[in-house]
Amino acid sequence: MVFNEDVFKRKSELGGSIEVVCGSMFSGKTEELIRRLNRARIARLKVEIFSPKADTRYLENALVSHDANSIPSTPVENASSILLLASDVNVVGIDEAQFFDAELPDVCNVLANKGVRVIVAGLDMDFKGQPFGPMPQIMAMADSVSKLQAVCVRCGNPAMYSYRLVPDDTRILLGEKESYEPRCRICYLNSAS
Ligand SMILES: Nc1ncnc2c1ncn2[C@@H]1O[C@H](COP(=O)(O)OP(=O)(O)O)[C@@H](O)[C@H]1O
Ligand SMILES: Cc1cn([C@H]2C[C@H](O)[C@@H](COP(=O)(O)O)O2)c(=O)[nH]c1=O
Ligand SMILES: [Zn+2]
Repeated sequence: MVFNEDVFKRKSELGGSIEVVCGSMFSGKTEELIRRLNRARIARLKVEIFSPKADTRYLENALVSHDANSIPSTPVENASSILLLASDVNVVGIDEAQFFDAELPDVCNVLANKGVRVIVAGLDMDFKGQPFGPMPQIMAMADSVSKLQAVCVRCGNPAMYSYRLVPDDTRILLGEKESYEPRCRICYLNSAS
């Protein structure tokens, strides 16, 4: 049985971990990711930030929140590129993780096992309310999961769904307020209104 205090001591000395920040659109995932990464920079840690090349809504070389907060980032084609580009860093940030391929959970685990603090932000559910891309696996393997909520635009209650306003059934459809609104469970289910 290796479940003893020594295991925790060794873990904290190594420092590696996976943190997930998930939730609906507009729930503050990118802001929270930027906040954590800025604090790591203030602590003089070496930080690298990645986003999927597929997400072309804003600047190519920056994460930008809906409130226009931003931080420089590197767009990558696939999850394995992160391993190549994140050598010799203390902290890795990954935004829009739902768009990455199925390698991302392993990539996060390899980095965390090497002592890297990995902070992953992404949509936990798509517009149909189904688990999105590699997010469920990463959440299962994470040390911590923060599920954020937006404000339901219909009733003001906490919102965990991203309701799609446009008649398009494809899973990946980039967009913002013209295409999506955050809704609570009741308003999401009453989607005919
Ligand atoms: N309905 C809403 N609920 C909460 N925040 C909203 C809403 N509409 C706009 N916002 C703005 O969006 C910001 C969060 O943006 P962002 O961090 O980019 O979210 P996410 O990455 O989760 O989509 C909030 O601080 C707020 O100013
Ligand atoms: C629900 C849902 C969203 N998307 C897209 C829409 C946006 O471009 C991003 C989410 O960005 P945010 O930082 O979380 O606001 O994902 C999608 O392609 N499919 C969906 O089902
Ligand atoms: Zn509501």
